[in-house]
Formats: sequence, structure tokens, C-alpha cells
Amino acid sequence: MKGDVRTRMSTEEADEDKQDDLELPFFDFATIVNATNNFSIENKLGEGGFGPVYKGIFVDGQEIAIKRLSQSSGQGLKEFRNEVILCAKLQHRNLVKVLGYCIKGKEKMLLYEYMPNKSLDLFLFESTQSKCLDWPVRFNILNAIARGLLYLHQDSRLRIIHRDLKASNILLDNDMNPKISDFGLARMCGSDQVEGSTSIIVGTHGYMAPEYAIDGLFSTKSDVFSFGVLLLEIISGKKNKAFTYLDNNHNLIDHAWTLWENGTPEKLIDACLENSCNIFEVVRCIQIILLCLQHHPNDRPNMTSVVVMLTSENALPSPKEPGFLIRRVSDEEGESSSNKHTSYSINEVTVSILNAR
Ligand SMILES: Nc1ncnc2c1ncn2[C@@H]1O[C@H](COP(=O)(O)OP(=O)(O)OP(=O)(O)O)[C@@H](O)[C@H]1O
Repeated sequence: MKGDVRTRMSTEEADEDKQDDLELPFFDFATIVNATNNFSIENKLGEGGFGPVYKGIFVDGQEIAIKRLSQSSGQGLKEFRNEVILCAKLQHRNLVKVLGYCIKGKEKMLLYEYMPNKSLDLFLFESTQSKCLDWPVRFNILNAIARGLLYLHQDSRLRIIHRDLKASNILLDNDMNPKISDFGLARMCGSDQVEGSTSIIVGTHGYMAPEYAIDGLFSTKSDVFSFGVLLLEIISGKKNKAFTYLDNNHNLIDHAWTLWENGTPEKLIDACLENSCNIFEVVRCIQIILLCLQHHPNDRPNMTSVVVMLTSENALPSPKEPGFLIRRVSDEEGESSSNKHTSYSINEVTVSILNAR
């Protein structure tokens, strides 16, 4: 890496914070302060559950994004190290590249490649982005996400379950190529292990598979469910969690299933795609989505099959009913942030199961 100057320790104190077993370059705090104009508000790109993200520019002109973990985020050194360790071992054109890290006292930061078009959610859901992404762009995005996820599940040195796949974790480069980001919640599993369980459910409402939201069981197939939700949002231009139709008990997954059963899946398609979409391709994608959203993990395809289905014209199986939908009571009462991480013990959570058929 060309940044020897940047990684050089400026103080003895910085040396103390360097974690020698982390395989990523260490950047000293002064370098980052300089690159972000002392974390100025003008440099702020956004804010997630773990803290603000800033744009930075190194003295040689290289642009970077810096995630500064807020001390109240709940992400401790353990999760931080988890993300750093995972990121160091992962390399794929559809995963965001992590350039290094910085720890100074209680400050913990991750440095990423800068993605000029920020995140997919801004294009799909924000009214400020007036430009409609046309179908070829969306189709490229969803195919590329599928390949990134396939790499995580099967082709990387490790087998990774992401656990927080969603539109705001898909970053877009200059040419609108997507890269999956945010590995803070990801879990490694051994070559034979395909699932795990936890009593602490972390993830994002609207994207969690039922077996994960209810029983804390996560697997590559719970990621496949989240991928299905993400695709549904890409095709409809609507946010699953925010979508309501006729009554509050009818969300986007339910709506998609109803349209499918009625033989009118094309009604799901984002209205602004009217002139750019290939209707057969989109309806095929909707069928793939519904296969990914099936209630039982074993019924869902793995990512190898999904990639094949997206790129071939082979006949597809018929989907069974989608998974249960979960909401916390506080959501129904109108939680202010629609995009917050949930982190709660399943014993404490009050869930209402919608569409329990
Ligand atoms: N590498 C990057 N390049 C450009 N913008 C980025 C980059 N990483 C993050 N951002 C911007 O910062 C915002 C916050 O990102 P972050 O990953 O912290 O949270 P999030 O995914 O939006 O939410 P959550 O933490 O709940 O998952 C993103 O939505 C995106 O707009």
C-alpha cells in the first residue's frame, strides 16, 4: 500500500493501541484527523447504528470513508475486532474493501474505500434522489449482490453469514457497481457448519428471516431470506418495513405473494421502470425472490442456485408461502428511526406474528 507515511506511528501512545494480530494496516489518529478536516460536518457522509461515517482525503489525494464507532453504539472491541479480522481475509469485487483501522484510547475507526454513490437505499427510497435507476442498472446490481453473497457463503477462505444484508449496506461505486459492506455482525462458520444460534438477535427489522427473528437461528439460508427482501425492494422501489397496503397487516412480502397468487406479479414493479424493463426478466426475478422468502430454510435455494437462476432461462420451481413477518410492538407505535439496529434478547421481545397461516 502506498501509505507508509500514513501508517507510521507518530507517538508511543499510538503504538499501544495497535493490535498486532489484526492483519490490516494500522493508521494513526493524527492522519485521520487531518484527512477528515477534524471530523468536520461537511465531511460527514451519513450515520448508522454504530456511529457516523466521514469522507476523508489523504495528502496524496486518495479518497476514503471512515466509520467512527460512537462510544454509545454498543459495538465494543470484540465486534470491532470481528469486523477487522473478517475484512482482512475477504476480497471480492462485490465486497467493499477495508483499507485499515485505527484505535486510539476509546476511539475505534475503520477505513474503507470511498464509494462515491453512497448506498442503494438512497436511490431506491429517498425522494431527494429524483433519478430512477433503470432496469439494466438494477439487474446488474442484484446480480452483483448475488455474486458477492455467494462468495461469502461458499467461495471465500472462510464461510461467512452476513446477518445484516439490507439496502443501506449495499454501497455503489462511480459506475453504480454494488459492494456489500458492514461485517460487524457477520459470523464465520466452519466448512461443515452451516448455521448457528444466539439469544441476542441482531439485525434489522424487515430483513430478518423468521427462524432468526423468532428462535435466533441463523444460517446462510437466513441471509438468503434477507437477500429476497432486498431484491423485492430493488424491483418495487418500496421499503419492506415502511410499506403498508390497505391495512397495516399487509406488508410488502405479503403483497408480493398475493399478487403472485392472483397472477399479477407485474403490479409489483416500480412504476418508473415502465419504459426500461424487460417484463419477462422482472417476473422471473419475482419468482426467484419468492423462492428466497419461503418460510422453511430448507426450501430456500442456496446462493449458487440463485446465481444460476438469475443468469439462465431454466424453468424455476414454484414458490411456497413466504415466511412469517415479525414486528416489535414498539414499531407499530411508530419508532422514530426506521433503520435502527435491533439488539435484544428473544425472551424480552414482544412479537406479533403477521400472516400466520
Ligand atoms: N465506504 C463508503 N463510502 C461512501 N459512503 C459510505 C461508505 N460507508 C458508509 N457510507 C454512508 O454512510 C451511511 C452510514 O453507513 P453505516 O454502514 O454506518 O450505517 P447503515 O448501514 O446506514 O446503518 P446500520 O448501521 O444500521 O446498518 C451509509 O448509508 C452510506 O450512505
